[in-house]
Formats: sequence, C-alpha cells, structure tokens
Amino acid sequence: MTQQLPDDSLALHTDAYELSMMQTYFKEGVYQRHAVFEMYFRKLPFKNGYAVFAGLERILHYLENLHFSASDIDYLRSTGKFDNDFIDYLANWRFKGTVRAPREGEPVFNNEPILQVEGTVFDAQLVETPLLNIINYQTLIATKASRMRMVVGDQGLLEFGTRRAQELDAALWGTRAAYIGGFDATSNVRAGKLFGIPISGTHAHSLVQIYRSDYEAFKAYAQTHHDCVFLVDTYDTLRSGVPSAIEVAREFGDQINFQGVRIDSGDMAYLSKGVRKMLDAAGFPDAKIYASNDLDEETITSLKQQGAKIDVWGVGTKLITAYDQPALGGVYKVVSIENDQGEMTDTIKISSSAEKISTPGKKQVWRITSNEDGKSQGDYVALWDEDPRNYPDGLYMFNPDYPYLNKTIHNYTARPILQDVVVDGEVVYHSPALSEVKAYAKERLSALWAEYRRNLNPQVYPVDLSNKAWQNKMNLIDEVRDYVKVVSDAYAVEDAAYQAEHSQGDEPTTGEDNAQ
Ligand SMILES: Nc1ncnc2c1ncn2[C@@H]1O[C@H](COP(=O)(O)OP(=O)(O)OP(=O)(O)O)[C@@H](O)[C@H]1O
Ligand SMILES: O=P(O)(O)OC[C@H]1O[C@H](OP(=O)(O)OP(=O)(O)O)[C@H](O)[C@@H]1O
Ligand SMILES: O=C(O)c1cccnc1
Repeated sequence: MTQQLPDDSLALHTDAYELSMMQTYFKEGVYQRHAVFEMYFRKLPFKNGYAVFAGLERILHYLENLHFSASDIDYLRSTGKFDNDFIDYLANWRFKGTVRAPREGEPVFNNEPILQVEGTVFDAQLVETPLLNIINYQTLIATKASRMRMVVGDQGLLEFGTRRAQELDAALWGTRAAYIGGFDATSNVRAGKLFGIPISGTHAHSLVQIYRSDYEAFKAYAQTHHDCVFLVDTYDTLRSGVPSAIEVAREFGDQINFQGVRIDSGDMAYLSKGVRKMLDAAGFPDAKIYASNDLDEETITSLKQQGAKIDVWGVGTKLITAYDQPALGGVYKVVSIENDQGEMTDTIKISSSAEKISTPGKKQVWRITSNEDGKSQGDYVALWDEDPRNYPDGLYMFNPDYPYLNKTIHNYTARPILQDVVVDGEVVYHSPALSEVKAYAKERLSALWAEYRRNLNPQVYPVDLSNKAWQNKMNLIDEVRDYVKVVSDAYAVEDAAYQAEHSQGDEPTTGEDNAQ
C-alpha cells in the first residue's frame, strides 16, 4: 500500500489544470466573477437517435459534500505546486453555485446544454472534471441499456456486467444507469442494497463442475432454494443439462419454483428451440429460457429474427463497458462571463472544425411538443431571456447548420428541460425513487416518434437554435474574427520591427571582410 494520506473526499478527483487555473483566478482577483458554464455532447453515442440523461443523483451528492479535507490540503501543500494563500482559501471553500439539469431519465440530444452551472468562476470551473466524468459515463450506459430494451420488448433483461466492468465504481453506477435505461434487475447485490434495484441471478458452471453432474448440482440447488433457474450448458445442453433440469423439477414439484433454465454458449437459436420443445413436452410450458454470452442489441435482434425461444436476456460485458463506444464525448464550456464593468458578456470558443465552435450565451432547452399528438417536434435552444411558450404566430424552428430546413409550429407546448437542481449551493431537487426515474425515462421516450427511437439509422431529431441565439453566435464569430485580425496585424508589425532590429548584426560577410 503506497497511499500516504486517507482518501476522505472527492475534491481532488479533478484534473490538476483545474486547480492551476483556480490559483490564477484567485491570485489575479477574478475568481469571484460571475460565470455560466454548460455541458453538452456533439455526437449521440452508438449512432443512436437520443441519449438517456443519467448521473444527476451522484452529481448532487458530490456537490453537497464537496470540500477539501485536511488530508487533501496536506497533500496539495506537499506538491509544492500551489501557493499557501490559495490552499488556505480551498480549505474553507464550499460550492455555492446554481446548477440546472434535465430530470434524470430525460431523453437528451447532441448540441444542446444538458447541464448548466452558474456561479463564481471559481465554483463553476472547479467542478468541470467530475461532472463530465459522472454524466458522460452514466448517460452512455443508460443509452446503451435503452437500445437493448428497445430490442427485447417487454421480455426480461438482466444486468450481469460487474465482473467485466472498468472497476468497482463503473460496475455500481453503470448498473444504476442500466436500470434507468430499461434493465429489470441486476446481479450486483451492492447495487441492490444501495439503490433498491431488484437483484436476480442463476448459478455458474462451477456449481455443476463441483458436483460433477448436472443432476446432482441442480438437486443440491433445489434443496437449498425455492426459486430455481438451472444452467444447462456445462456438459451438453440437450442431452444432459435439460434432461437433468426436468428430472429435478419433477422430483421437487411444488417444493420449488422452477423458473427455467439458462443457456450460456453454443448456437442459442438452435439450442433454445430444442430446449423449449423439451420443456413443453415435459409439462413445463411456463419455465422460461434465459440466455447469456456476449449479448448485445445486435445479437439479440439476430436471435429474435431466427425465432430463438429466449424469454430472459442476461447482458454483461457489452453493456457495462459500452463496448462499441467506450466514451460519451460530453464537454463543459464557459458561455458567459462577467466583464470588468460587472456586466455579463457571452463568450465563444472558435475552431476550424465547425462542430467544435461553441454556442455562446446562457441558454434554456425547450422541448416542443405538438398538442395534437403529444409527440416531440424537436428541441428549441434559446437564450435565457427568451420564452417561446406563447408565440402568437407560431414557433419558427430552423436547422442551424442548414437554415433552409425550417418549419413553423402551431398549437404546441414548450417545456423547459433545464431545471434548478442546486441553488446557491443548496440542493433543491427532490430525488425521486429510482423506480420513478426509470418509469419517467420510459414515459418520456414514448413521447418521441418511433423514427427517432429505432436503433438502426434513426431519423435526426431536430435540435434548433432560436434566431436570437443563432444571431448571437454569428455576432461573436465576427467579433472574434476582428479580434484575431487586430492581434495578428499588430504581431506582424511588431515582428517585422523585431526582425529588422535583430538581423542587423547577422549580415552575410562580404568578400572584403574575408580579404582582411
Ligand atoms: N444463433 C446465433 N446467431 C447469432 N449469434 C449467436 C447465435 N448463437 C450465439 N450467438 C452469439 O455468438 C457468440 C458466440 O461466441 P463464442 O464463440 O465465444 O461462444 P461459444 O463458443 O458458444 O461459448 P463460450 O463462451 O463458452 O466460448 C456470442 O456472442 C453469442 O451471443
Ligand atoms: O457474456 P456477458 O454478456 O459478459 O455476461 C456475463 C457472463 O458472465 C458469466 O460468464 P463467466 O464469467 O463465467 O465466463 P464465460 O464468459 O466463460 O461464460 C456468464 O455466464 C456470462 O456469460
Ligand atoms: O446470475 C447469473 O446467471 C450471472 C451473474 C453474473 C454473470 N453471469 C451470470
């Protein structure tokens, strides 16, 4: 064990550059300026049509308890990288900012704020890394889970990922996110205890190997449990595993609840059909067939297309590691900052890649729903002082990348997605029970047209900027261009003078010089 100090807070769970910037703001006297930061991601994960927002509960818990412990302070001093007055300030610091977020489980989209932090530059900047860490992972897993739920319909879906997760935190919080995204239960018992997620499971091959016989193993299990799902593929599914399961189920009769069997290898379409026939013929039509083995939404879809007789799906690795896209690229950008005169000024980050240009200004996301069919028409990202709820001539929405793609919506409801969850450092969000979060995710997803929900090549959900937000962005791009021109022209003049001054002594030597 090389750890020198107790790990008793999450305050140092951040990138060193955040603290380095804090020291600059602190010592230069700008740390108390008012600022607004927003988190968003540029691309939906898995080429999905939506993402499921998750991670809020952990963020609130993190912010509520955020402080630099005595051992954090000792460590920072020991690094020699920070000044004492700055470290002393950290020792008494508490987060006093305001945070706005969607409800957990809300469908969210690319290029719209999914979290907004307002407060001092100090408070808003300091929490960047952990907020991204939490939301990026949990939203990714909730979205992956939702894709899996999409293909299994109302069949059972069990989370088996802990052994393959990127360590303990990922297993635990990934399980919670998976539950929000649509899983029914988890094999992780700690997640059951901490979050109230139903726990579920069967048994491993080792049980059968230890008894050296399917029959003996199932019998032993039946003697010690009421609910029984037997894993039938240790030696030979159709010739040994299933016959043994049936034999034990018959012997024990009502003494056990024979829930079914699990298959974990082989051609699961072929095997499940054979297993189904055997169970039905033996008088167990209600016994379910569980399947696991590197499943994901694609293999599940394929198995269903093949007519596999699988009722319950156990999914581990490919869910908990978000196998085909291991990270959501959410970013956190400052959009507005107080200037020397005490006024808020919007700010932009320019890039040669158009999609990386940030959208300046404090914004609200309005979900626009048709009053006729209750379906979402798109999201309208507007500046904070706009209120698109009652535009008498309808709401004009246009695609910011292709403004000729536009529509005017009448008879709509506009719902603000970002809600206060922390106000001046106090958590004001009433965290619902996890089952309510899960139900909310399901309900909100059903308000999206099926075209946005399908897994393969979904339609692109409109995320439009208000005209004012768009114009604001254009103005700032122009302002930055002017600024860059002034800086580069000034530099050209300065550089020319520098070159002239420094090149005098470096004149090429002449033939005359050589002759001397
Ligand atoms: N009928 C099927 N159609 C498509 N994919 C299937 C079908 N049956 C199984 N699969 C998938 O094919 C893959 C088979 O992987 P693999 O070859 O590692 O398994 P196995 O050899 O049967 O078992 P083990 O895990 O013991 O090695 C798994 O991802 C499984 O989910
Ligand atoms: O396949 P996943 O989706 O990750 O689901 C979890 C896997 O964990 C168990 O296997 P185990 O760890 O015993 O190893 P195995 O892969 O050899 O079956 C279980 O039998 C599943 O196969
Ligand atoms: O309960 C199960 O069947 C289970 C749990 C974890 C991993 N694989 C299977």
